[in-house]
Amino acid sequence: MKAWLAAEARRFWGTCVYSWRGWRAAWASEKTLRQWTLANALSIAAALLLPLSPGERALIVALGLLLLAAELMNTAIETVVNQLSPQRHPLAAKAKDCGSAAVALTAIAAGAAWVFVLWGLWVD
Ligand SMILES: Nc1ncnc2c1ncn2[C@@H]1O[C@H](COP(=O)(O)OP(=O)(O)OP(=O)(O)O)[C@@H](O)[C@H]1O
Repeated sequence: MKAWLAAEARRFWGTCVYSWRGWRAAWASEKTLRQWTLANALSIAAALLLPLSPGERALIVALGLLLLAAELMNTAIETVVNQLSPQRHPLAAKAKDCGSAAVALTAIAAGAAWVFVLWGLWVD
């Protein structure tokens, strides 16, 4: 049991290290990730300053973090495509375009949440 716990703790630590390494690599190469992170920081600050309910704040924060996760997955897709298909190919275009669409949809979801939350503040 003790050995199993130690192995699980090591595995979890490894996951944390790899994730932090991935974040730093994407941060260094992807301007879009840096821009979304700034937008997210402003969004979270606004959500904390405005008189929102805990549920509304949770929605804004969660969708903002999901947007960063979508951007990281898009970066992962772009990186693999660039490695496997440096020459132009319709399948490479499809993979990259789908990654972009995923980021765009998540951004629309976060924007829509803000519109409804602000609308709720306005009519109150
Ligand atoms: N190898 C390829 N084969 C075919 N089309 C490609 C290829 N690489 C890129 N494209 C097309 O160009 C678009 C932009 O690709 P690119 O790699 O420049 O992404 P990007 O503009 O850097 O994206 P982001 O701003 O999210 O980092 C893709 O969505 C795709 O339509």
